[in-house]
Formats: sequence, C-alpha cells, structure tokens
Amino acid sequence: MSAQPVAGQGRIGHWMNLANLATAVAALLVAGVLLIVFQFLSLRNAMVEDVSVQARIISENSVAAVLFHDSRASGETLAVLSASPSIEAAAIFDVNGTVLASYQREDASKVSTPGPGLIEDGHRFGLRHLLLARRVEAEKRGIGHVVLRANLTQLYGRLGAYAGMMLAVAIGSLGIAYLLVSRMRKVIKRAEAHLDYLAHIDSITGLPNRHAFNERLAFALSRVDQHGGSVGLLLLDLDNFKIVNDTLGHHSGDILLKVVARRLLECLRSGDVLCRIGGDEFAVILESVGASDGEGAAERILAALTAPFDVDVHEIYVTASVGISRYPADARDLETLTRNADTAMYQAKGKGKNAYEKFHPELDRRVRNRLSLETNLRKAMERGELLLYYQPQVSLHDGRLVGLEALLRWNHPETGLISPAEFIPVAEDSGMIVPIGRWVLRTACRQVALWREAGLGTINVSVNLSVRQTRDPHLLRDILDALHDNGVSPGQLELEITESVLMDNVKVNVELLERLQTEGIRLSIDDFGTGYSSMAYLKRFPIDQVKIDRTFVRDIPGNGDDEAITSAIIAMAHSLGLSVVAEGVETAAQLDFLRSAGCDVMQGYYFAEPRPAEQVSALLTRRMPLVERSEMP
Ligand SMILES: Nc1nc2c(ncn2[C@@H]2O[C@@H]3COP(=O)(O)O[C@H]4[C@@H](O)[C@H](n5cnc6c(=O)[nH]c(N)nc65)O[C@@H]4COP(=O)(O)O[C@H]3[C@H]2O)c(=O)[nH]1
Repeated sequence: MSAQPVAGQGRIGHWMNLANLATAVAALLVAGVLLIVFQFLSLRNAMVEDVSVQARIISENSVAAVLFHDSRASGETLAVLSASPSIEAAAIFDVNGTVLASYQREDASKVSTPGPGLIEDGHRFGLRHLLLARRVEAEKRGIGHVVLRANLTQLYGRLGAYAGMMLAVAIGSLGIAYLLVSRMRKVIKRAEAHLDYLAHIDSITGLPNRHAFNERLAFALSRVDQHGGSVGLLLLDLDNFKIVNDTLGHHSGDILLKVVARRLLECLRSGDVLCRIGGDEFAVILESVGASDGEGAAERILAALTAPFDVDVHEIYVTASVGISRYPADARDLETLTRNADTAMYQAKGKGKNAYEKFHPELDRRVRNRLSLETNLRKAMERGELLLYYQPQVSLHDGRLVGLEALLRWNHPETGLISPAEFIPVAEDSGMIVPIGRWVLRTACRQVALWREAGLGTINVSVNLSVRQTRDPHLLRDILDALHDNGVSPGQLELEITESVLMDNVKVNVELLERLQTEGIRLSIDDFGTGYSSMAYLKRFPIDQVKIDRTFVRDIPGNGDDEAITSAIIAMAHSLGLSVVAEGVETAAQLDFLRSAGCDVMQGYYFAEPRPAEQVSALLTRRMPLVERSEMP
C-alpha cells in the first residue's frame, strides 16, 4: 500500500543527489577558476618583476656603451642574458631607435624598436610573450632603451601544473565527499527505516500498531472509493486480559498477547490485515468482503481462542468480544466505520462476552439512548430522583432478619422506577458511580441511624461497591465519614464487591480490603460463581462472606449441576471460615435445599422484595421471624 509514495520518494532522492553533486561540482569549478586566474596574475606579476630586474641591470651596465655608441660593449652586456632561459630576445637602442646590439636565442626572432607605448619604461603582454622596455639614462636624461622579450611558455607550464594539481585535489575531494555522503545516507536511511518500523509496528506482537492501522484502513477505503467493493472491519477486545495482567504480571501478559496474535494470524486469510491497536484490542481489516465474511472471520477468531494458551507455567483461557462493521454499507468514512465496530464490540461484551456482534442502526440508536440516559442521570442526582430500596437478609439458623441490602432506584418523573441494571453500567462507564456511590453510602448510614433513633434496634446494612469506586482514592475516607457522621458502628456496614471488582487491581484491592477490615467493616463477595470463582484465589482476600449468585439458586432443586455447584460453594466457603448468603430465593423448595446444604443466610422474594425504607420500618416494628420457626430444622 505504501509502494507508490516510496517510489516517488526514491526518485526525488535520486534527483536531490544529482542536484547536490552538480552544486558541489559547480562550486568547485568556480573556486578552481578563481584560484587559477589568481595564480595566473601572480605568476605574471612575478615575471614582470623578474624581467624588470634584468632590464634594469642591463640598462645600468650599458650606459657607457650607449653614450659612446659602442656596439661591442653593448653586445657583451646583453650576453649575460643567456643565463636566463625565459628571455628569448633583447636589444639595446640609442635615443634615435637605432640598434646598438641585440641578443636572441635559437629560433627566436629579433626584437624590434619598441612602439610608442613602450618608449618609456613599460611592458606589454602578448599571447606568447612579455615585451618589456627600460630607458637607459645618463644624468637623468634618456640616452637609449633596453628592450627584453620573455617567453611565456614557462609561465603557462607552471599554470598548467597548478591547474592539474587543483583538478586532482578537487576530484579527490569530490570522491571522498561522495563516499562519505553515500555512507551517511545509508546510515540515515537505515535509521529512518528503523524509526518508520517503530512508528508502525507494535513491539510486543510485531503487528501493525494503531498508527499503521489508520493508514491501512484509509488506504483500503480509498481503494473501495475508486474501484468499488467493500471493506469489513473487526474490532476485538480480549475479555479477561486485564485479570491475567494483574494476577500473573506484565511479562505473562505480553507473552499472552504474542501467542494470541499468532493464533489470530493463523485463522485469518492471507489478505486480511491484523493490527494491535491498544492494550488488549486488536483490529482486522478484511478487504473485498462479501456480506457474511465478517461473521465468518469473527467465528473463526472465537473458535481459535477456545483452546487454552500456555503462558509460562500457566494454562490460560482467553475469550474475546468482536464488533463488526462494513464500509460502505454501515459507514461512509473511517471514523464512523471504526466507531460503529466499537459500538458493536461493546454490544458483544454486553451480551456476556465471548461473542461477536454485527453493527446495525438499532445499535446506534441504543448508544444514543445510552447517552441521553447519561445526561438525565446527571440531572437525577441534582433533582433528588435517586432513592434506596432495602431487601431483608434472613438467617437460616433462627429465621431472624440479620441485615438489609441497600439497592438503588431511580424514580424518573416520566418513566417511573428505572432498574439499576439499566443505569448502573452507564454510571460506571461515565464515572458518575463515584458520587452516586458516595450518596448511597451516606443515605444507607443515615437510614440505619434513623431506625436506631426510632427505637427499631441496631440494623446491619450492606451496600454494593463498583469497580470505579474502589479506584477512588477517597473511598475509605468517605466510608468512615458516612459511618462517623451518623453514629453507625463499622460492624453494621457490609460492603458487597463482585469478583470482577476484586480482580480489577488485585494488589490495590487487597490493601483496600485489609484497611476496611481493620476498621471493622464486613466484606462480602457478590454474585459468586459467575466470574473467576476460585476459592483458593479468594483466600488472598480478607473477606467474610460469599453470596451465591441467583442464577445457581434459580434451578435448584432439580438441576444436578447447580445443586452440586451450590453445595460445593457452601462447603468450601465454610472450610475457609466464610459465611454464605444465597441470593434470589423465591420458593420453599429452594429454601429447603439451601437449608440442608448448610447455607447461613438467604435473600429473595420468598421472604421480601426490595422495598422503600418506610415499608421496612413496618417490618422491623413487627420484630417477627421472617421464616416460621416450624420451617427451621
Ligand atoms: N429474580 C429475582 N431477583 C431478586 C430476588 N431477590 C432479590 N433480587 C434482585 O437481585 C438483585 C440483587 O442485587 P445485586 O446482585 O447486588 O445486583 C445489583 C447490584 O449489582 C446493582 N446495584 C443496585 N444498587 C446498587 C448500588 O447502590 N451501587 C452499585 N454499585 N450497584 C448497585 O444493580 C443490581 C441489580 O439490582 P436490583 O435490580 O435491585 O436487583 C437486586 C434484587 O432486586 C429474587 O428472589 N428473584
């Protein structure tokens, strides 16, 4: 997909190279020419000086000979020039321009009378010669001339040697510079390639990362725009990766990601693009997909993950939630396509995980509804539309009420009571559960104080804690304040946490629970059996009680598996010194079974549905056992 830009970059790089080379050569040429011109002028000046010195010597030595028109003496004076190889001819003239004596080397022509320009001391350069004249003076009066002609061959020879040396140095420097530059370019190219790799590849799995994913998806969509067809996008989130990471450590988490990536690659087609776009999030781009190809790929992915993964010494089971959306059927741009796949993925998670969901407009409507629910929930807090219902918990040993679970309700002015199952997940996602949870704690403690003040005794209350609340650094202080401000003793408060809350951040949660327990607050594991469900694991947490999820209670007696699980949970919890509460007890048959299995406390519609505080007050006033004594063992 990136072949075209790379080829374009290569051509530009090639032309840039040539341009750089041409610039360097031009600069060297200009510098070379300037240096040669400078050298030429220096050599010329030196030659003029040299020939001038010789002309001066001859003119001084020939004064007497010129005065007396002595040709022989003049000739002898000129004879010394034979020692200067550059002087090829010379002559001494009297004041009338008559030659008194002349000198010339082999093959050289005679020097004629100097022209008007040279009659005074001076020189003139020709292409091959330098002609230089000097007056012969006696008592400051000109009595004749000495004229010397020097050959420029030597000058040109030196200039040629200089230029040759310059050229050799220039070529040598260019060669060295070229070698250095090309080596440097190679190093830079390698570094660029590495940086590009790091920018596009996830270092743990070796898969394209989010950045590369966006590029590849954009490219795939542009291909569809040009040539038709469609693109499928699968977003995949590992359901329980965080637990693995928190419990076994990041090293094991990384290994798990690697092996998951390998298995995903094996189950995809060769043209499909698998990317890791976040901690435990993967994306698959399917090009040229048919209507059902996305579902086919999602099914293969879920099937591929079913076998356990060997990570260090552990055998780990991983499930995933997959969201599918198609371009252009579900979205007209990259952002919407990704958002729709994300919406579908969360829908798959909501279905109970280990599932896939295909995007459809109805999902979008649900997301919008959820958003409006979120806005209204914010207002609900301010308008006082939230209230607490309380559901009795009954001891199976004496049938008396041992506590009340506080359950949140939203009394919407238009739609009436809204179930917490509907709005608690929204409150958790938006973070609103933190102020709402604080309000629940304070209201529950206040209610316990009101019952005490009304002479209804010391009531225990249990309150649900969500994962967001356990991450709130002020949680402990808020709980202690709520207890203290209402004069409720910590032993009257029980906090219910689900297994997934516990596993969210094991180390931090163990510390938090230990501090809560030290304060005297009781801790209970809610919905036990639906999550991690490891009794051995629970030993690590300082808890007092487990609550068997109502899905196990629903089909007992009669369902052998549920009977076995319920009995096993009760037996194991007792062996760890924990008490057991059964949730969702609706029938006498369920009660009988649980009683014979040794369950300690029960909660459910059989005894009482959750109800407003005033109705609970009436129940408390009666002080009657909720289970008739006759039903007790
Ligand atoms: N079918 C059936 N159901 C029974 C029976 N007895 C009790 N229930 C229902 O079971 C749920 C028990 O609460 P939960 O497991 O903590 O589950 C709670 C809890 O997880 C959450 N929730 C409620 N209030 C709060 C709150 O204040 N804070 C937080 N974080 N979560 C809350 O919402 C969930 C649902 O609450 P509710 O709708 O009140 O549903 C309650 C209760 O009304 C029965 O015999 N049969």
